[in-house]
Amino acid sequence: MACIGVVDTTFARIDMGSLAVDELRNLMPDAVVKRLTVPGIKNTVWGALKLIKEGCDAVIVLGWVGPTQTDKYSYLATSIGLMQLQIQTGVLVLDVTVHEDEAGGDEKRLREIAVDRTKKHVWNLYQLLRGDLSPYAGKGLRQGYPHAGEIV
Ligand SMILES: Cc1nc2c(=O)[nH]c(=O)nc-2n(C[C@H](O)[C@H](O)[C@H](O)CO)c1C
Repeated sequence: MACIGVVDTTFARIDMGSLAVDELRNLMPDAVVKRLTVPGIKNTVWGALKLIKEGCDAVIVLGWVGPTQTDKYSYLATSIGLMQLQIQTGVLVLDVTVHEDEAGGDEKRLREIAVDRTKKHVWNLYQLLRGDLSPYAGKGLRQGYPHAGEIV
Protein backbone atom coordinates (compact mmCIF):
# COMPACT_ATOMS: atom_id res chain seq x y z
CA MET A 1 0.00 0.00 0.00
CA ALA A 2 1.42 3.35 -1.01
CA CYS A 3 2.35 5.91 1.61
CA ILE A 4 2.08 9.52 0.49
CA GLY A 5 3.56 12.39 2.48
CA VAL A 6 1.99 15.84 2.61
CA VAL A 7 4.10 18.70 3.96
CA ASP A 8 2.58 22.16 4.30
CA THR A 9 3.22 25.33 6.26
CA THR A 10 1.63 27.74 8.68
CA PHE A 11 3.13 30.55 6.56
CA ALA A 12 0.70 29.69 3.76
CA ARG A 13 -2.46 31.82 3.67
CA ILE A 14 -4.61 28.99 2.24
CA ASP A 15 -4.82 25.50 3.76
CA MET A 16 -3.38 23.66 0.76
CA GLY A 17 -2.35 20.74 2.98
CA SER A 18 -5.98 19.84 3.67
CA LEU A 19 -6.85 20.25 -0.01
CA ALA A 20 -4.03 17.85 -0.89
CA VAL A 21 -5.13 15.29 1.71
CA ASP A 22 -8.73 15.44 0.44
CA GLU A 23 -7.68 15.03 -3.18
CA LEU A 24 -5.38 12.12 -2.29
CA ARG A 25 -8.31 10.41 -0.58
CA ASN A 26 -10.34 10.91 -3.76
CA LEU A 27 -7.68 9.56 -6.12
CA MET A 28 -5.91 7.03 -3.87
CA PRO A 29 -8.41 5.88 -1.23
CA ASP A 30 -6.19 2.93 -0.25
CA ALA A 31 -3.04 4.99 0.29
CA VAL A 32 -1.68 5.85 3.71
CA VAL A 33 -1.42 9.63 3.93
CA LYS A 34 1.02 11.19 6.41
CA ARG A 35 0.79 14.95 6.87
CA LEU A 36 3.29 17.25 8.55
CA THR A 37 2.79 20.99 8.93
CA VAL A 38 5.93 23.06 9.51
CA PRO A 39 6.41 26.82 10.04
CA GLY A 40 7.62 27.68 6.52
CA ILE A 41 9.09 26.56 3.22
CA LYS A 42 12.66 26.37 4.53
CA ASN A 43 11.46 23.71 6.99
CA THR A 44 9.79 21.60 4.33
CA VAL A 45 13.01 19.78 3.39
CA TRP A 46 13.29 18.50 6.95
CA GLY A 47 9.58 17.59 6.94
CA ALA A 48 9.76 15.73 3.66
CA LEU A 49 12.83 13.76 4.78
CA LYS A 50 11.08 12.84 8.04
CA LEU A 51 8.11 11.42 6.13
CA ILE A 52 10.42 9.61 3.70
CA LYS A 53 12.23 8.02 6.66
CA GLU A 54 8.80 7.00 7.99
CA GLY A 55 8.26 5.09 4.76
CA CYS A 56 6.50 7.45 2.38
CA ASP A 57 6.90 6.52 -1.30
CA ALA A 58 6.37 10.09 -2.48
CA VAL A 59 5.88 13.49 -0.88
CA ILE A 60 3.95 16.54 -2.01
CA VAL A 61 5.16 19.82 -0.53
CA LEU A 62 2.71 22.76 -0.44
CA GLY A 63 4.60 26.02 -0.14
CA TRP A 64 3.63 29.68 -0.12
CA VAL A 65 6.14 32.33 -1.14
CA GLY A 66 5.71 35.89 0.06
CA PRO A 67 6.08 38.91 -2.24
CA THR A 68 9.49 40.19 -1.12
CA GLN A 69 12.94 39.49 -2.57
CA THR A 70 13.86 37.81 0.69
CA ASP A 71 10.87 35.49 0.28
CA LYS A 72 11.99 34.59 -3.21
CA TYR A 73 15.52 33.83 -1.96
CA SER A 74 14.03 31.60 0.71
CA TYR A 75 12.14 29.75 -1.99
CA LEU A 76 15.26 29.39 -4.15
CA ALA A 77 17.12 27.85 -1.20
CA THR A 78 14.19 25.52 -0.55
CA SER A 79 13.98 24.46 -4.20
CA ILE A 80 17.64 23.47 -4.18
CA GLY A 81 17.10 21.60 -0.91
CA LEU A 82 14.11 19.68 -2.26
CA MET A 83 16.05 18.74 -5.42
CA GLN A 84 18.99 17.54 -3.32
CA LEU A 85 16.58 15.51 -1.21
CA GLN A 86 15.27 13.73 -4.31
CA ILE A 87 18.82 13.06 -5.50
CA GLN A 88 19.81 11.60 -2.15
CA THR A 89 16.70 9.53 -1.56
CA GLY A 90 15.40 8.85 -5.07
CA VAL A 91 11.94 9.65 -3.73
CA LEU A 92 9.63 11.95 -5.70
CA VAL A 93 9.14 15.21 -3.83
CA LEU A 94 6.63 17.27 -5.78
CA ASP A 95 7.08 20.95 -5.01
CA VAL A 96 3.73 22.80 -5.22
CA THR A 97 4.20 26.49 -4.61
CA VAL A 98 1.96 29.54 -4.71
CA HIS A 99 3.61 32.93 -5.04
CA GLU A 100 1.62 35.53 -3.17
CA ASP A 101 2.36 38.14 -5.89
CA GLU A 102 1.20 36.03 -8.81
CA ALA A 103 -2.40 37.26 -8.64
CA GLY A 104 -1.75 40.99 -8.50
CA GLY A 105 -3.22 41.30 -5.02
CA ASP A 106 -6.50 39.64 -5.96
CA GLU A 107 -7.03 37.29 -3.00
CA LYS A 108 -9.98 35.49 -4.59
CA ARG A 109 -7.79 34.75 -7.62
CA LEU A 110 -5.00 33.61 -5.32
CA ARG A 111 -7.35 31.08 -3.73
CA GLU A 112 -8.37 29.80 -7.16
CA ILE A 113 -4.72 29.38 -8.14
CA ALA A 114 -3.91 27.55 -4.88
CA VAL A 115 -6.88 25.17 -5.18
CA ASP A 116 -6.34 24.41 -8.86
CA ARG A 117 -2.58 23.96 -8.52
CA THR A 118 -2.89 21.68 -5.48
CA LYS A 119 -5.54 19.42 -7.02
CA LYS A 120 -3.76 19.12 -10.39
CA HIS A 121 -0.41 18.32 -8.80
CA VAL A 122 -1.97 15.64 -6.63
CA TRP A 123 -3.24 14.21 -9.90
CA ASN A 124 0.30 14.47 -11.34
CA LEU A 125 1.70 12.62 -8.34
CA TYR A 126 -0.96 9.91 -8.71
CA GLN A 127 -0.08 9.48 -12.40
CA LEU A 128 3.66 9.40 -11.71
CA LEU A 129 3.18 6.68 -9.12
CA ARG A 130 1.32 4.56 -11.67
CA GLY A 131 3.70 5.10 -14.59
CA ASP A 132 4.31 8.43 -16.16
CA LEU A 133 2.58 11.31 -17.86
CA SER A 134 3.57 10.45 -21.44
CA PRO A 135 -0.06 10.37 -22.67
CA TYR A 136 -0.14 14.07 -21.80
CA ALA A 137 3.25 15.03 -23.27
CA GLY A 138 3.15 18.33 -25.08
CA LYS A 139 -0.44 19.05 -24.06
CA GLY A 140 0.39 22.34 -22.38
CA LEU A 141 -0.97 21.28 -19.02
CA ARG A 142 -0.94 24.02 -16.39
CA GLN A 143 -1.53 24.02 -12.67
CA GLY A 144 -3.11 27.09 -11.12
CA TYR A 145 -4.33 28.24 -14.52
CA PRO A 146 -6.40 26.72 -17.33
CA HIS A 147 -4.38 24.38 -19.52
CA ALA A 148 -2.53 26.34 -22.23
CA GLY A 149 -3.29 23.55 -24.68
CA GLU A 150 -1.29 21.91 -27.43
CA ILE A 151 0.04 23.82 -30.42
CA VAL A 152 -1.20 21.83 -33.40
C1 LIG B 1 11.80 35.29 4.30
C2 LIG B 1 10.92 34.12 4.47
N1 LIG B 1 9.99 33.90 3.50
C3 LIG B 1 9.20 32.82 3.61
C4 LIG B 1 8.24 32.52 2.58
O1 LIG B 1 8.09 33.26 1.58
N2 LIG B 1 7.48 31.41 2.74
C5 LIG B 1 7.59 30.57 3.82
O2 LIG B 1 6.89 29.57 3.89
N3 LIG B 1 8.49 30.82 4.80
C6 LIG B 1 9.28 31.93 4.72
N4 LIG B 1 10.18 32.18 5.70
C7 LIG B 1 10.22 31.31 6.93
C8 LIG B 1 11.12 30.11 6.70
O3 LIG B 1 10.56 29.26 5.71
C9 LIG B 1 11.26 29.28 8.01
O4 LIG B 1 9.98 28.91 8.47
C10 LIG B 1 11.94 30.06 9.09
O5 LIG B 1 13.14 30.61 8.59
C11 LIG B 1 12.24 29.17 10.30
O6 LIG B 1 13.13 28.16 9.94
C12 LIG B 1 11.05 33.25 5.59
C13 LIG B 1 12.07 33.51 6.64
